[in-house]
Amino acid sequence: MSIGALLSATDLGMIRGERILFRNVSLAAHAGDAIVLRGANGAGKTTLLRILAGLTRPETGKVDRSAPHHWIAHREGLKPHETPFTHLGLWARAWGTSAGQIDAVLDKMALIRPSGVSARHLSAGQRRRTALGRLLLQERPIWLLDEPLTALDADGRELLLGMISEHRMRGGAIIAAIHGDAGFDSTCEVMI
Ligand SMILES: Nc1ncnc2c1ncn2[C@@H]1O[C@H](COP(=O)(O)OP(=O)(O)OP(=O)(O)O)[C@@H](O)[C@H]1O
Repeated sequence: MSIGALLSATDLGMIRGERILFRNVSLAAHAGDAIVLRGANGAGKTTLLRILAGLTRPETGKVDRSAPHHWIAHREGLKPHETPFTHLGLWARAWGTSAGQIDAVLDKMALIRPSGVSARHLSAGQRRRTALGRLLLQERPIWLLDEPLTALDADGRELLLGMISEHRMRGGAIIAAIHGDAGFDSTCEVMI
């Protein structure tokens, strides 16, 4: 474990099918850090993030986390019948977040108007905003984000970049897979 790191990964390697996706990947995220994962489609960024989140076991290496994390996948994880209100409400109950906080998050994410619309009828950006709202339901120092800017309009992008900036200033860290312009200063970029 890298000294003082919120998350550190050492010598990670992964095989999918008959292909070595990556090997000898090491990184450490400290308070205030933003690590950007880069690589072509299919290179293994999502797989690496899932390993960092503890959802997938690596072939080699290990991950140490010294603080709780949020995981926001590329697919938002909303069931077709879920609404922004019920989705965030479910997570709020699971995490012991006060019910009042749900409205505050819906407001912040500009989701008050569609708060009762089922996911199958939400726009892609509204689904993304709903998933990102989970970040605000409970303070967790490590944010693992898979292409978080996808589907966001200009306001949504500004909103998320502001959330990331505030999170880093509070001593949090993010590790994000991003195609194109990240929109924030990264501490380092890891090519997969
Ligand atoms: N559970 C799995 N079983 C078999 N192969 C998998 C599995 N998960 C991912 N893969 C394969 O591993 C490779 C890397 O996938 P991954 O989703 O990590 O790439 P990525 O870098 O995130 O791509 P993109 O930029 O397109 O999102 C792909 O070829 C994918 O098909």
